[in-house]
Amino acid sequence: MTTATRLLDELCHLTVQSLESLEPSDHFQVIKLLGEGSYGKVMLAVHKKRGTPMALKFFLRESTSLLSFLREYNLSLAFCTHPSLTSALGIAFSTPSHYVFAQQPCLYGDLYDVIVPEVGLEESHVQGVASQISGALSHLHSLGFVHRDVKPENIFLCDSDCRWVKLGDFGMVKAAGTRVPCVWYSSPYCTPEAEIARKGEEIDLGNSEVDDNGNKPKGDSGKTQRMLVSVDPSTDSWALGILIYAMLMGSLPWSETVSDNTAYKRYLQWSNWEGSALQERGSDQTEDFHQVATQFAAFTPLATCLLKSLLYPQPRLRGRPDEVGRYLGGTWLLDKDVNR
Ligand SMILES: Nc1ncnc2c1ncn2[C@@H]1O[C@H](COP(=O)(O)OP(=O)(O)OP(=O)(O)O)[C@@H](O)[C@H]1O
Repeated sequence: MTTATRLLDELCHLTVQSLESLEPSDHFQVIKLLGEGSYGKVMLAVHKKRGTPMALKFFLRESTSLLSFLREYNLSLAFCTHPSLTSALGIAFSTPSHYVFAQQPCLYGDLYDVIVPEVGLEESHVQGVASQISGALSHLHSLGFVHRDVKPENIFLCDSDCRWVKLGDFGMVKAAGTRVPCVWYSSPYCTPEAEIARKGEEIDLGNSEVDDNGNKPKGDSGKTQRMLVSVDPSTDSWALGILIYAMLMGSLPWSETVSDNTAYKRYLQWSNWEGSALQERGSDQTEDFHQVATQFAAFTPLATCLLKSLLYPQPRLRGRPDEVGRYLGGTWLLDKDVNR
């Protein structure tokens, strides 16, 4: 346990003593809905006395444990001091139906909405976002935390031109080394090691009603007890690599990070990791190892090197977010039209 994770626990114990019950309309004027998540909704509001704009995050009490609410609030308040992390504003309270805390508002939506399908974002914006999000992740990692949910939907825009972004949604954040149930869904943002753990765990073993935070599991029936895996910062490196790919191309390099996915297999073969990586996955495919992975053909050697580092199949050899800085400034995309 790092000093930061011990402090986070202590802050949760302290906050629980002072969490007031409030009627939001007595103190805040709600302006509009900013977004909805699986645990509740986020409203743009103004503090009635001070006029301060804020994002009020409402967590449904019936599906959110007090502990997971307090962790997300205190993490955002005390540790998200990097300019590209959404900070809390020191206001937390409960209502009969919700736990609520206030965050700095980001008023221009999220990155998912501005990545044009099959086109992506302008390269200078991609490098700007990559730089900011790698800084935000390095900050969290230096404190011993792992975000575990880096994706365009969780990157909020602070201007209309995508020049200043903030990583948000700290509901999945955990201390490095914590044992947590493996993911229950498949996505390119999931690491190969997470997919292996998930696939190995498709047998119904019993009945788990809550996850390690005390929340009801999102997106599954709650009937499957999932394999425990150790939280590692390399998870965020992988997701950052997929994010950079998505911003450059407006698409994803593969649909699932599993060796029976043709696009992912082609990537493994091209990258010369086929021996160890395919062996790890129990594949006996050996043909055509060195054919260039077509989904990477649009990148310069600089971008290819960055993506191969962040998307290294073995977690212990994967690049770190703070290495992204070395790749900034040079060109990342060859002429798109020539390469598609
Ligand atoms: N600080 C903020 N400023 C502006 N909008 C925000 C802010 N925080 C969240 N939102 C909006 O609310 C939506 C839901 O928020 P968030 O992702 O934190 O909720 P969640 O329940 O954790 O979501 P998920 O379903 O990913 O678990 C976001 O997609 C975003 O549109």
